[in-house]
Parts: sequence; structure tokens; C-alpha cells
Amino acid sequence: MALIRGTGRPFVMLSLLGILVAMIVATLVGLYVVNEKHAQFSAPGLHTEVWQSYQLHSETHHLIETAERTLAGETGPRHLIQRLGVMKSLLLPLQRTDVFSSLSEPRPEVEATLDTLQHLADEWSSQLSWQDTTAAERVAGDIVQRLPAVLEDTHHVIVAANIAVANQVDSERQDLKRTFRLLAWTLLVLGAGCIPLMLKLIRDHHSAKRLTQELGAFNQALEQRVAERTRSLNERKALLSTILESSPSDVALIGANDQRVFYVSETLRQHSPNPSAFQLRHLFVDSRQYELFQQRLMTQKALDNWEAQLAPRAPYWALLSVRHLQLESQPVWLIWSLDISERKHMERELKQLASTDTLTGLPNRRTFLLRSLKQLQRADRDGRLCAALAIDIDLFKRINDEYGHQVGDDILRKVAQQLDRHLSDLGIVGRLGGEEFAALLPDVSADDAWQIAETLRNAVKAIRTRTEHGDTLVVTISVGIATHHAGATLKQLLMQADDALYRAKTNGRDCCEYFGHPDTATPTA
Ligand SMILES: Nc1nc2c(ncn2[C@@H]2O[C@H](COP(=O)(O)OP(=O)(O)OP(=O)(O)O)[C@@H](O)[C@H]2O)c(=O)[nH]1
Repeated sequence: MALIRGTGRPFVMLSLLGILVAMIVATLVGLYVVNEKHAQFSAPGLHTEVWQSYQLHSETHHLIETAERTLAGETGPRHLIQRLGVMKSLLLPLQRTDVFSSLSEPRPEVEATLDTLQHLADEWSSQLSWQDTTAAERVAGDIVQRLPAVLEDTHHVIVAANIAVANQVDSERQDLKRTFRLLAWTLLVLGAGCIPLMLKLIRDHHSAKRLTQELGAFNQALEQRVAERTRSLNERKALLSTILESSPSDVALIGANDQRVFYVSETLRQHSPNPSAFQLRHLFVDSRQYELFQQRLMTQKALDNWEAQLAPRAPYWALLSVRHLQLESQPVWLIWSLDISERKHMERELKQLASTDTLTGLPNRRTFLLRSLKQLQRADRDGRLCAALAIDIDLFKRINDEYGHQVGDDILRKVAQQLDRHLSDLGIVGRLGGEEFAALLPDVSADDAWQIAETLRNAVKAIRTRTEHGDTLVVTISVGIATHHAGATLKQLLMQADDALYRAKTNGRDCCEYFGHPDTATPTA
């Protein structure tokens, strides 16, 4: 609005300037005219025609007197010549002046009188000489005779000069009046022209003032709004900080390229080796894992549930999720980090529980079979030997029946310890269920397997278990041995070992049997 109203302002200012210049010019012209007129009016000889005409009249009279005195012999030609000279000098300006043109109607008698006087003066002057008294008397007589008649006419010259000068002065006064009137009108018109422009300027000034006030009020309102917004933003910022700080997830907002840190949770910062100069790279325990993490972020827009070990000083497992954002026109990573150490621990425990036999601590049936399967595949691939042992505690039911399950459990643990001690380093050993155990031994030949089984059998037999009644129990085991042949399955291998175990049981227990040699059950190494 202010801009629209302000568009006429330069025009108004230019107009005012133009008028001002015109007024100055008009004033200067007026001053010039006044100065010129003043110079004209104060010029020497101005309007002296009246005086000259009086002088002419007076000189004419003097000339007559001088002529009379010459005739009376009181003076000579010298005085006549002087008087005629004076007359001629008075005649000349009166003849040359144009003052008589100012008369309202022509007065030819004036010009005629002046011409007559000029003619007579010239005539008389030509007849006179300084020493010629006779000529002087003759001229004096002529003057006395002819000049008095002209003397009367010089009165007309005086009257005409008076009227003419009065007319001329009046005309000049009128001229000056017209000039001043013109100047006054010019200044008046210019001054009048200024009025609407001044009014417009005053209006504009008032509008500008009002607009300035409105603008001031608007500014104030704006500042108030900005202050409110700032306060609200600060409150939101504080709220956001509280939310972030109390969130179960740690948060970091980091520049994707220059690694500039925009925000980082206090907890996460404290986990960094150098909290005052936080760097994501240093938060990772394994730098290679960080490189991998970064590569994934470069190629993916988002990353979810990335498990990483953080905080080199006190490592813990964290679940990282990342989103790509734009902040200050720069790509940034918004990273959430959730501490999953407890979950990891529980997972490990669950895994342990799921894979281990709780009573003996040995791998359970499922784990044993899984591991054995992999082992057998490796042996098949590499063409290596592999032996399987099926191990069973002899007459275990009787122990349970006679001494109770607790004693039975105790014996199971002790037997398992021996199995672990003698077989774990050689291969895989596990409890298949009840009092049945099995082992898969890679790179073990049939003879070696036999020796191992025998050693184990003796070790178990050496176990002494005291009952609450003070009895000492001795348990024995029977072992079935089978060796792997390329192409055979784990199931087949274990069945073969089981067959051998069955034979050991039927052969009286507390012994080892080898599958495939029913007649020579005990191989001679
Ligand atoms: N204490 C205890 N006994 C178990 C457990 N699992 C199985 N048993 C017992 O183990 C016994 C196995 O008995 P049988 O299969 O008849 O075998 P055995 O008595 O050892 O006889 P042979 O194998 O022929 O020497 C059963 O009485 C089961 O109740 C266990 O975890 N703890």
C-alpha cells in the first residue's frame, strides 16, 4: 500500500522543484528589471528636458539682454559669442531627445521653435568674430529685433517638455507597474501551483506517518509473534530433549558426509571414548563393523535392526536403526540405538538351554544330531574318517529303582563328565535321552575308536558313588562302535553304532562291540 501511494511522490517533488526554480527565475528577472529601471532612472541627464527647456528660455532671455548691452556699448562680441554657444549647447539635446514623442498629440511648434533658434544661432554665430565690434552691434540689433518673438515660443517648449516628461515618466511607471504585476501574477500562479502540490505532500506525509505507525504496530505484533514462536519453539525443544533423554533408545543426529554432530544423547556420548569430541566411528567396538555399517548406509535409504557392539570401554550390544534426513540442506543420519545387552544375554541363555541337556550339561539330542550332520558332511567332502560311538549305562533302571532317581541323576552327571573329559576334545558328544549317550569322532579310525571306547569304559567303571546308606556304587557302560562309509547317512551310522551297542548288551554288558564284525566283535588293533 505504501508503495502504491508513494509512486506520485517523485512527480510532486519534481513539480515543486520546477515551480521553485521558476519562482527563483521570475524573482531574478524581476530584480534584474528593477535594477535596470533603477539604473535608467538614476542615469545622469534623464528627464533633463524640462530643465533644458527652462534653461533655453532663460538663455534666450540672457541673449536678448546681452544684445541690448552690446548695443549700449557695455559689452562686446565676446559675450555674444559665448551666449550663442551656450544656446546651441542647450538646443542640441532638446533636438535630439525623443521625449516629445510621448506627447498625447503632436506639437510641431516645439520643433519649429527649436529649428528657428538653431537657425538663428547658426546665422548669428557665423557673422560674429571676437574683435569685430561692428558685426557684433549689427548682430545684437538683429537679436533684439527678432529674438523676443521667439522668446514667447520657448514657453511652449517648456510646457511641451513638462508634459512630455510627465507622460514619459508616467509611461515608464506604467511599464514598471505592468512588469511588477506580471511578476506578481507569475509568482502568484506559481505559488498557487505549489498549493495542491504542497497539499499532496502534506497528505503523503500524513499517509506516510500513518503507514509508519501501522508498520510500527505491525512490527511490534510481528516481534511479539516471533517472541511467542521462539518461546514455543524453545519449549518444544526442551520437551523434545526431555523425550529424547528419557527415551529407552539413544538418539544421534549426525551429518552423513562430514560426520558433523547435530545432536547426540548424553548416554551415547558418555559411551564414546572421547565424549567431548563424539565420533560415531569411535563408538563401535569393531572398526570393520563400522565400515560395513557405513557402507550399508551409503547404499540404503534406511537401516533397521542392525546389531552392533558399542562402547569400546564397556562393550554392550545395541540395535541400530537409521533414517536418512535433510537438515540445513545437508544429508544427515538419524540413528536410534537400543541397548539389547539383556536380550542378547537371554538369547544366549535360551540358545544354551535349547541346545544343552540341563542335567548333564552335554549337548542334547537335537544339538548333537545337527552338529554331527555338519561334521559328517565335512568328512564326506574331505574324504576323512569318522567314527560313531553309542554309549549306554548298564542296568540303570535298577539303580533308579534301588537308590532313587536322585542317585540316578548323580550317576548320569558323573558319567557325562567322563564323556566330556574323554571325548569333547576329539569330536562331538551328546546325551540322546535317558541313559543313552553318543559321540561322533572325526579323523578316528576303527581301532582308535575302540581304544577310546575302552578308555572311556574304564574311566566310568572307576567312578565311585556313595549312597545315603553308605553303599558304594559302581556303574558300567556298554559301547557300540561304527565307522562311517562314504555315502552313508548319519542315521545309518548311528543305527550301526546302536546295533553294535545292542550286541554289547547281549554279550553281557560292560564291554565294547564293533559293528560289522559279529564274530570278531573285539578288533585287534
Ligand atoms: N534318574 C534318572 N533315570 C532316568 C532318566 N532318564 C531315564 N531314566 C531311567 O533309565 C532307565 C532305563 O532303563 P532301561 O531302558 O530299562 O535300561 P537298563 O535298566 O539300563 O538296562 P539295560 O539298558 O538293558 O542295561 C529307566 O528306568 C528310566 O526311568 C533320568 O533322567 N534320570
